[in-house]
Amino acid sequence: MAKQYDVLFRLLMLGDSGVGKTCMLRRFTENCFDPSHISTIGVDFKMRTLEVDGIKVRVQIWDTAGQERYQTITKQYYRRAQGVIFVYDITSESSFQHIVKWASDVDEYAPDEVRTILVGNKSDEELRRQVPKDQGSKLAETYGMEFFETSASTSSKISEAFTRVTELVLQAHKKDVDNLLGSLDDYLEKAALEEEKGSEGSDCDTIRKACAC
Ligand SMILES: Nc1nc2c(ncn2[C@@H]2O[C@H](COP(=O)(O)OP(=O)(O)OP(=O)(O)O)[C@@H](O)[C@H]2O)c(=O)[nH]1
Repeated sequence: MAKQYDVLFRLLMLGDSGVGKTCMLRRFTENCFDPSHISTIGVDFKMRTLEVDGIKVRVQIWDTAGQERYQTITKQYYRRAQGVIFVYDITSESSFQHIVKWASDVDEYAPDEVRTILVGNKSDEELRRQVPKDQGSKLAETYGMEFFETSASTSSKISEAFTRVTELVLQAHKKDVDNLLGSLDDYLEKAALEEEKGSEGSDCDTIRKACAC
């Protein structure tokens, strides 16, 4: 049976309540958009497999609740994240200002090698914009992150943002992945040899049986 994926990475989405984390995730994994806002309770996740540099990467994307009261629960997920997507809403100045707080939490609780990107969501809402695009890219630059403006509603740049963070995580873990794929190839080669030996064995058995009679 063909391998369904080569590696599995965990990504975490962080940002204030209502910035559109769930909608972005649903757009990316199910290509749908629901305009209603049902606040995430604690955490939820969805999966998708991407092919990056010929490697099948399965991403498990954790969608966290932005509401303060769930922070104790959501912080428990930081430790196992390999990539983080910080999200603010371009129509909400406060959600942008809070990115500093989300980033300091990641500093404190996530592994040092975690890869991060910054996303300003709701780019379709130009008339209601409160955060100029260059402010977003400046903040991203300060943190050494790449920056995207997305819209879960129109689908603009959604795939690019998720794919890019996956690529960054893959680059960060390239050595481990190469070793893993190397040993997987060795394993498959050995298994194929064993299978060949196995079929030789059954021929021998047939001959032996033939000799016995
Ligand atoms: N115009 C527009 N609205 C959006 C977009 N993305 C999300 N929304 C709306 O914003 C609201 C909140 O979206 P959610 O995805 O539920 O927000 P969230 O960040 O997951 O919120 P919590 O689960 O409470 O943390 C919903 O009413 C969405 O329809 C977008 O790209 N454009």
